[in-house]
Amino acid sequence: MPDTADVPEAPVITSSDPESFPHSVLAERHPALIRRVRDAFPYGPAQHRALDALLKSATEGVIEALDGDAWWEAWGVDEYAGRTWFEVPFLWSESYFYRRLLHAVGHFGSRPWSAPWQGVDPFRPFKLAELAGPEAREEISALDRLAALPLEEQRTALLHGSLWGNRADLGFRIQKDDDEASAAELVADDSDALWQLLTGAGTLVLVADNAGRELVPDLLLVDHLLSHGHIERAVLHVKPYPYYVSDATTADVVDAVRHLTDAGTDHGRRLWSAMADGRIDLRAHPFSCGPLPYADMPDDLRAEFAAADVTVLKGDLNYRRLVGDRMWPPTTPFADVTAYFPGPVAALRTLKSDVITGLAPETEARLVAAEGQWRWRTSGTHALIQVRS
Ligand SMILES: O=P(O)(O)OC[C@@]1(O)O[C@H](CO)[C@@H](O)[C@@H]1O
Repeated sequence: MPDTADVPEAPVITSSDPESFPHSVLAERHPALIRRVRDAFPYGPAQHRALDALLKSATEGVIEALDGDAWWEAWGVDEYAGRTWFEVPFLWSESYFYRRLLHAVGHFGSRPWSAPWQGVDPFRPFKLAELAGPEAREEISALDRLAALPLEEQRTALLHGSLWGNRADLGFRIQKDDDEASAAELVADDSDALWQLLTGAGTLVLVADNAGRELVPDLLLVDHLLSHGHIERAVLHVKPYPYYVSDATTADVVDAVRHLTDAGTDHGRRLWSAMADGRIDLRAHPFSCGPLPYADMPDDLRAEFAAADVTVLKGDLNYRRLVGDRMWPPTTPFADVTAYFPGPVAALRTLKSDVITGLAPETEARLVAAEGQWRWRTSGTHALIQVRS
């Protein structure tokens, strides 16, 4: 089992409480996702049977070993085998669900001649529909208005575009009726500290989250930082395989850059050449699809983050992995729970799960008075920018 000895103590979140958000993800979101993936492709009988088996296992069954997967063996699958999905850490069981879903649809097929679905992204139709949608078109047409603003306003708008782009998470929207959450409030805002780190920096590591309407503003922010001399180079971490519905893979980066070039924007052309000359470098580390907190990251990934002037982690899942998926008292200092991280680190996240740290006592009190203990944590209507320099 991975070593988490350095992480301060707070209860690890599981899905065992039927009233909890994690329970609803396993009991409602995952079955709904299986239905949507099943309906999105003309899969054959073997895949339908595998999806039926996955649905049964995920809701009524137990964790099973993943034969021959060395990564998952290192990540604890044999230790958890035989336990229900609801009693192991929520972070772990969710990740395991995506690994099993991809296996069920043949994404990892081992023999090329019998593996026609190998490499097919089961979430691609949803991702493409989002990029083709009216909101994505409007966002492109807003770029001209953006260019007319003073530089400081441009960079703030781009930072907020990247931050709130995180609401465009397809997994989250499976459980929400309204496509766009309405209210929007920052519960912590360390953006001054972030701009200090991003001024005259050499390397920015950006750990991306979702494709489409989150990745496009992420890339626009990187383009701005490169074009205006804030940074010399960006290393963009994406997922090595489809994950958490809309998480960005290399194919999604290509689609996002093409989306910008096809629209005839200078941003698209600049991003394309920055990739060609190495100012934007892609990474797809296996640990990015791992079920563990970053405190357990392997040495090569640790070295990569240590070499950066600042690492920015996008989104809710990366936040859970950064601070540990635990029931922290909300005023626990962000600097304490990220002290292990090798180098300056920032989180840009809309709140879509129970985990929260780094709140001022008065902010927590106000949120609890208005919405109780839980709603504001998962509704996607609040966001944060937190920095540990
Ligand atoms: O990382 P993201 O895309 O911002 O959010 C991922 C998410 O939708 O999935 C998890 C629950 O399934 C939560 O962490 C969050 O709600």
